[in-house]
Amino acid sequence: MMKVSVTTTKFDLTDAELRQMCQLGIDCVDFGTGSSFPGVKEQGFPDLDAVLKMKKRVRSFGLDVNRVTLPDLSQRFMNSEDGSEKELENSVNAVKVFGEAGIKIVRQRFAGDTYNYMTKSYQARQRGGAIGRGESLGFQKEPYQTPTLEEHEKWWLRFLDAYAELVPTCEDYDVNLGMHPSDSPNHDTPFGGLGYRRIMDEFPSKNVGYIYCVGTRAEEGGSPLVLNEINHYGRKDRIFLVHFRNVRGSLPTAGAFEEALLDDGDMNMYKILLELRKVGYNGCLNPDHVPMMEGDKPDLDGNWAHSNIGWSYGSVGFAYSIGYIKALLAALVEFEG
Ligand SMILES: O=C(O)C(=O)C[C@H](O)[C@H](O)CO
Repeated sequence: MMKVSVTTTKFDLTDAELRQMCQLGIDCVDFGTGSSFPGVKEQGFPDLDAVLKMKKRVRSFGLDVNRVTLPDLSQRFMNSEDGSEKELENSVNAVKVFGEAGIKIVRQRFAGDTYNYMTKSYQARQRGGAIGRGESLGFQKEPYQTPTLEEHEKWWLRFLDAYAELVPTCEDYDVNLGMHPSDSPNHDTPFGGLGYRRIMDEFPSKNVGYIYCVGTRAEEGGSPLVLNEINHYGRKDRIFLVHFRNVRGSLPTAGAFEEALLDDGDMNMYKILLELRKVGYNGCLNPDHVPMMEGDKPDLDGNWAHSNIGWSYGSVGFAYSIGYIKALLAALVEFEG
């Protein structure tokens, strides 16, 4: 059975926050920020005792820990600068810690996997004045340069170096390594349509797969692409987590996209759910990047301007999305009979 998770960008969740998650019917928590774990700043990787304590606490509220994030691999690492191998060592140690804590999904971030300068960010005003993140190719007038093929290949080799260490450790510790697509999926981004699929070619391990973000992939190709990719990755059992969100437009069709509420974008989210069911997906559905509604105190991040990224206490938009997904899941059970 599919479940509902939400992303938090911080480690220390208050009792009130965990209670509200439980009240909303959330099943699991996804920890989206690698540097938020105790131990990362001090020793470079998370402290096992702190992770175990946190997991116990989360479980005491009827929730579970679904996905966590490894310490970031910085531009220094991608440039192979002196001393930067330590960063990869820290990530490998982090996999071991999370594996020992019984956490099953980890995600490694790589500096330079998005080219956010290619689009102009704007506040998309939607129904009743709700605000979604908008990104436009046409309104971006600032000159920029994207990497050359040679630079891209150098970057990719560094990604391979990192995965070559991380994958066997994940296999040993029975942990799945999920990649999120480049958001936005601009041309030539490492984890746009082509690079995203290439990960599986390079690392055929069953422990290597995807944090499949329906919204990000729709930004590249709308419903048809999303349905095809879910079918492809899902049949191969490589979807570990789904970011379940809607968008309007796409970069190739409209030259722009806007994040939207689940019932208010181009995709019929029930069709997406049916495709996930068809391929036997039984992980979490996580509604991140929910448009900002009246009264919301959004969780903002400069890399994705105007996007309400993670769950926050009292967020109307998130409560709406969670209820919407739970209703879709109830309808799915009826549909199955
Ligand atoms: O959840 C992840 O791993 C992401 O990379 C998501 C990003 O933080 C961000 O929300 C972009 O979609």
